Amino acid sequence: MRKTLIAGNWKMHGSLESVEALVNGIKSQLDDNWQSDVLVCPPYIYLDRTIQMAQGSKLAVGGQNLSEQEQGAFTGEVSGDMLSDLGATYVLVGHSERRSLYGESSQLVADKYAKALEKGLKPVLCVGETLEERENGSTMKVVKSQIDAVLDFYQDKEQGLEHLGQGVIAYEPVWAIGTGVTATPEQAQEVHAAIRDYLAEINQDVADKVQILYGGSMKSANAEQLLAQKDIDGGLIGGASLKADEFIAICKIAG
Ligand SMILES: O=C[C@H](O)COP(=O)(O)O
Repeated sequence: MRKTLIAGNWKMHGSLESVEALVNGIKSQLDDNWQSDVLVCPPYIYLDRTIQMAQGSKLAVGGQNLSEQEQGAFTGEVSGDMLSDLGATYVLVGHSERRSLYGESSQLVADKYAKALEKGLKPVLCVGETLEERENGSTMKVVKSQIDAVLDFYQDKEQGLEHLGQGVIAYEPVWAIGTGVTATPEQAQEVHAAIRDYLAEINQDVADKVQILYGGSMKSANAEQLLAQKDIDGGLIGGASLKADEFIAICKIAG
């Protein structure tokens, strides 16, 4: 039985005041009895404060990105060691905004994925197709190539999958991110199942265990149907994670 994970990606939103209000709002409604894991990924600058505030609660905190480098003269970058040092436990890698706006290749994303694991962080590998790619029928070709980059980083696919199984996959169709257009539960389930089948060709056991989140305009109004799908193990939520009540409503739906 896979555990559900509800993750909020705050992207480049907020101020110290709004972040504190958001964390307090989430914490005050987080019930220790919930079965699902709950994660928030604030901007780097608010990580320390968020982690301090989350201490003693069920709320996990992660980064939105990390450097593939160990340390050194890399202005503006943040290392895996630094995230771990603060107490972050997760990190997003390969979010579509990083891929499309900041030119992160699948190879670079794989380097970041491996660095995150090396530093004891749980990487959330984001994959997904653009509208054009969906319309020309290459959704799975794109998603598989993004996954393959991580698998191929390691010695062989079996070892690659072992490492993929230590992280989380987030399927985020680019056309559904921040657009208000959500993939239908059937569309999302189809890709989630295809990802799991693809991984099962290498190792059924790991494929059965890996958490696959859905991301793209998920909100409390559509979360129930999406989360009811057999291969959808949670959500990576952008806009709807910026309001404590809305985010908590999704967490409650997830259990
Ligand atoms: O990381 C989160 C995703 O990009 C989804 O964002 P969204 O919920 O605002 O569409």
